[in-house]
Amino acid sequence: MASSRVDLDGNPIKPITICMIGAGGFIGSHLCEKLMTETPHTVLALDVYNDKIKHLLEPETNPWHGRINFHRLNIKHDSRLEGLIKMADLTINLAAICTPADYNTRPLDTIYSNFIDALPVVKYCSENNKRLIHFSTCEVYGKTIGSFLPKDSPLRKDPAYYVLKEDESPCIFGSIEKQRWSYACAKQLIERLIYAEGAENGLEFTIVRPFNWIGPRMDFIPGIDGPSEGVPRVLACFSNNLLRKEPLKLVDGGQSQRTFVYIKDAIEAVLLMIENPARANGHIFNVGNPNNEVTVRQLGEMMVKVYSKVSGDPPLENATVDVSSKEFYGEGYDDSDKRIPDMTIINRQLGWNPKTSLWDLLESTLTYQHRTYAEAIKKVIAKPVAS
Ligand SMILES: NC(=O)c1ccc[n+]([C@@H]2O[C@H](COP(=O)([O-])OP(=O)(O)OC[C@H]3O[C@@H](n4cnc5c(N)ncnc54)[C@H](O)[C@@H]3O)[C@@H](O)[C@H]2O)c1
Ligand SMILES: O=C(O)[C@H]1O[C@H](OP(=O)(O)OP(=O)(O)OC[C@H]2O[C@@H](n3ccc(=O)[nH]c3=O)[C@H](O)[C@@H]2O)[C@H](O)[C@@H](O)[C@@H]1O
Repeated sequence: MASSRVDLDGNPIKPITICMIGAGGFIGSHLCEKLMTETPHTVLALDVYNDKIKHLLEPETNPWHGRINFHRLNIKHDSRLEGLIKMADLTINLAAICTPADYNTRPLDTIYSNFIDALPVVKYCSENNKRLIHFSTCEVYGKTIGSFLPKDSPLRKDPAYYVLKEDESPCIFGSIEKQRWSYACAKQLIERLIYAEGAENGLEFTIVRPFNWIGPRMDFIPGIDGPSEGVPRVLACFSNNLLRKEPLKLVDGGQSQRTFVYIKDAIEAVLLMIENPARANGHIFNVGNPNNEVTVRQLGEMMVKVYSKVSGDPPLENATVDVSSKEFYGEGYDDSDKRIPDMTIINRQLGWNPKTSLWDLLESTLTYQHRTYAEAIKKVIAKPVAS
């Protein structure tokens, strides 16, 4: 890789070693791809699974062979973790249970995964003076202030009541029995612990708050490369419905709003954080695309149109159906009403802006889904149900 690459201040970029925890996941797999194909850096890829990065680990003829080493380990209880963090210049922690269907049904696992299990990672980085980039979530903002105003209040249109800003916005969650918020609250507390390690012990940290990053290899298709009864995040849920020619299920009518950013745009932001430590250390960054806001219903309707174009199949007559959150997720579900990221800090520090429109990112993602799963789904549907 050309060693003439320079950072945002014109300084040459030196090759580093990165300990990436959760490297086998959706974001991790795209980040490993970027690091292998466009940079000279070395990755120690830690995860329980490696299906999504197998193409990077084999064959040995890969030009980057030797720069990525997979270590199969569960950070909950593995004595190798500290040694791997000490071997690296930078640790990136992506490990988490991060599918909402788990938050209210597996709250203990969710809290342990997003807070308790991250504690040794922060401790080892701080004690060994290693830089940490930790993945939190936009969900730490919870609900907008505007969502508590009367439905017809004009203030709901005032950005001060809904734009989410890292250094100003509060974290607003539902009540304790709304166990959906176990995840966001665990993420909030690990953010506060990291921030305190920075303030008290000088830990060099960057916290990332992704706003619905989507793209190929996100989660799984139930009954194909994940459990049949599994409930992944919305992109995979809707993809599964489209692949199976079923109506898309709109939870509580799909009125919640989201902004979606293409994984490839988001990975550019992460690479800027990795290679510009002076501009990234000590900061919390929103990474999202405020121009891509839709309700979940609008997302579904757009995905139906895009998939029809990609697959050549006409859309269903009744392409969507409303379901209650109780029926879909069970007791204790609650939701974020709206997620618009303020982009001031990431613009100022890293000069990053997302590029890809929602239609375009859905076109490339659903092309991947159709190419990857359509045949397998046909076989499953054709197979007579076991009597
Ligand atoms: N994808 C998004 O849009 C999004 C949005 C907000 C926050 N995040 C955060 O980004 C991070 C990565 O998300 P993702 O979408 O890639 O999720 P993912 O589930 O695809 O990846 C997480 C990976 O971590 C691994 N992991 C979990 N627990 C582990 C453990 N104890 N030991 C070793 N490995 C473990 C899993 O095997 C998985 O490969 C998570 O912390 C998530 O909370 C993601
Ligand atoms: O991706 C993110 O930025 C963060 O938000 C996600 O939370 P959420 O956006 O609620 O996750 P989804 O499961 O993708 O649900 C999005 C919306 O679609 C709705 N939905 C989901 C699935 C479905 O089949 N139908 C449906 O209407 C959900 O109720 C929710 O309103 C997850 O918590 C994490 O990935 C991450 O922290």
